[in-house]
Amino acid sequence: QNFQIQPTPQQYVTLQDSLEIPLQVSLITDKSYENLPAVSLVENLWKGQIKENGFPIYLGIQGDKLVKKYKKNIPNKSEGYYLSIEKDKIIVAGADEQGLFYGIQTLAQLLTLPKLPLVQVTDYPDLPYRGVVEGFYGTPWSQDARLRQLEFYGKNKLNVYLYGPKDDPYHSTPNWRKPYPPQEAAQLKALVDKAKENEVIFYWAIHPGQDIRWNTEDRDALMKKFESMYELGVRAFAVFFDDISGEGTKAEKQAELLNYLDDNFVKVKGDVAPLVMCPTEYNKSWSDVKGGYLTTLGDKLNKGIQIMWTGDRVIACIDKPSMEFINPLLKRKAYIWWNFPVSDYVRDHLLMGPVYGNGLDIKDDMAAFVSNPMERAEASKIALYSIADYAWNLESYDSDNSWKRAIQDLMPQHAKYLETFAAHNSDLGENGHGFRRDESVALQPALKALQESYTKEGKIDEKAYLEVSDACQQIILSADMLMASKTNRPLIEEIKPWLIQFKLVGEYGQQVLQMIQEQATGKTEDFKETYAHAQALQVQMGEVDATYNQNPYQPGVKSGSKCLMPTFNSLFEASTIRYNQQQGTQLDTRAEYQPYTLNSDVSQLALLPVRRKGRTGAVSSSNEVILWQSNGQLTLAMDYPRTLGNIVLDLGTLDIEGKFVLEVQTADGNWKTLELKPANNKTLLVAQAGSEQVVQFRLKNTSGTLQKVYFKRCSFNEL
Ligand SMILES: CCCC(=O)N[C@H]1/C(=N/OC(=O)Nc2ccccc2)O[C@H](CO)[C@@H](O)[C@@H]1O
Repeated sequence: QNFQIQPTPQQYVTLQDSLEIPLQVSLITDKSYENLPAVSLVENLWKGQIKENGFPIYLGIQGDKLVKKYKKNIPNKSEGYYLSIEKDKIIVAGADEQGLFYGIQTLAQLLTLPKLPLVQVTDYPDLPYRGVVEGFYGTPWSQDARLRQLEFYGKNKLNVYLYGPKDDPYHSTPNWRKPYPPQEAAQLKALVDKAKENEVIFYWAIHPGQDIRWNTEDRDALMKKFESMYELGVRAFAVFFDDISGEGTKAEKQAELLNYLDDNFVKVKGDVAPLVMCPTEYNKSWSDVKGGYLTTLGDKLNKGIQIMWTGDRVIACIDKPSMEFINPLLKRKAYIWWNFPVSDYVRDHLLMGPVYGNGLDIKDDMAAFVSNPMERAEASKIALYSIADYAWNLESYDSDNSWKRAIQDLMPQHAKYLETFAAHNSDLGENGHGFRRDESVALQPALKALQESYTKEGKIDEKAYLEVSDACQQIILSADMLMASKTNRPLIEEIKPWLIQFKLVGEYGQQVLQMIQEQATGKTEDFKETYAHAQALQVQMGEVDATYNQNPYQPGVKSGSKCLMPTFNSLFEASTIRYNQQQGTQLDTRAEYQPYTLNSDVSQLALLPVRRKGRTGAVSSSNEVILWQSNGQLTLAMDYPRTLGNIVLDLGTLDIEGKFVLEVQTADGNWKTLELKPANNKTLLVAQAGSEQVVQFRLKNTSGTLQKVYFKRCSFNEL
């Protein structure tokens, strides 16, 4: 793996020579810099070996006498630096203090080599703000995870961390008006300090929109909360108005409030970063340009205030057309909030694959590029590493090369095993946003060849067979080695359920390969046992899926779900069908069992996956407000008539009467209406499906008008 500086520098010249790493160095720098993060970083690199007559390292910032000689070499760009490693000295000259810090981060990377190469690095970031917004639904990151993240951002030249976890009660409703209790306050202070050490701007975000009132009382409450955060050391603030309804969504009011904060807090303090706001219309598919929300913000918001944007959809890659749409409306460059690798809408999947799909030609169109990650902090680092690489130097970004380096960086000792795992755990599966990723890319041709040759002609493509067989070995080996890894335990603890599942996928693949081999060569006795072994592994995979990571949204553990499992299941079914034909047996041919099928003409529901857990079926819930057109319907069809117990619905409202009708079609073809009764003090409704077997049931908007409802729950159980 040839060495590369991360992120890829703008300019890197090597003078085909190197020098022994100096054991003792002397720092020649301006006295006033002694408390800079840059200087502490150098001191950490040469712990205790900083002596008067050591190898000289010059540290300076543009304008210092010390680096006057290098004035022309230092890029005139914020956070830029010039690093020169020479036979008799090292120079690190920053355009500013951040640049100086980054020059030393680059030096730190070069120090991991056996010898120091003589280089001249002239470097700076394409984008002024690059980083992470902790803005997902689900368990907020732990204090330790956040401290590790901030260190990681320093190393990878990410300079922004926006604190905005949806489930922190002091960030959002109901307690956004209250100051943090002492314990939480102390933890936030520790994060602010750690961020400073790593030249990361710590943005504290508030999410008041759900219950904010447009009056001086709430405005002052916001000012007061900002003041209390300022006392904790916070010097950057954001206001999120996403995912709300009602009064809080008015653009004029939002603009008025933010301008007030800008004029009376940010400008008054003088040492606070530009305000960032997250609009209610934050993606194109939801925006109503004629409605004027975006243009009102664009016209009315003070120019210095940044406005976030997720692109053409909530989950979307960012390209030139996306930016050409939004920037004119906002009258400024949009501040990109990229919803990847966030997985709070596909919680049973890990997104460990390469970062790809964003334009390489838009460095001048974005004010920022920040990533909304997974609630699994360590696992998110594969994507975050590449996002750092992309945002620093767009034109040179190479997604596959970056992905391999990210894995090498995360687990140097087990990079090969982690790469195997990550390659097969990258797609999201079906989801309401329709956002998908590649998976098992290198193995796809062999999987396809094996499946086609066998399912169509019952023949085995030997070359493909061997390749898939080797891959299964690698999968089992990788899962075992990673589970037993002594390094990066926080990562292993996060992904352990998926490692357990991944091993089973490899073992299942081995048995299925044996099944097609035995069927094709007529080894009937062996087939029966191999078939039973494959089924035993299916049961174990089902157990893992029903045991770990249980949550009310997408419970369970999916691994290899895009290519490996569909191929193995299809080969399981095909070989069992062929075996039954050959032997006149009736072995059950069903592999991954999916007895329920959803159909809907309501576009926001049409793509929602249906899950089966034990004897309960459920449609994946959605965070969105559903625009359910008149006569729109949602249908759940059974693969064969089944006796259902309760059908449970939650549309976020109780007054369904005269608006929606729930009907079941019984085996004789007749439809009958079921009565929906409130089940608790919330908005849950229950209907008894009755004793007759049901072929399908449907929920229809019979109100004659469009209904705006939530789609919190649609589940049913079999008796
Ligand atoms: C500027 C981006 C704001 C954003 O993406 N908000 C949430 C977000 N919002 O997406 C929605 O579809 N939100 C929503 C829309 C209508 C009603 C309720 C929720 O999606 C992400 C992925 O699920 C979440 O992690 C985010 O917290």
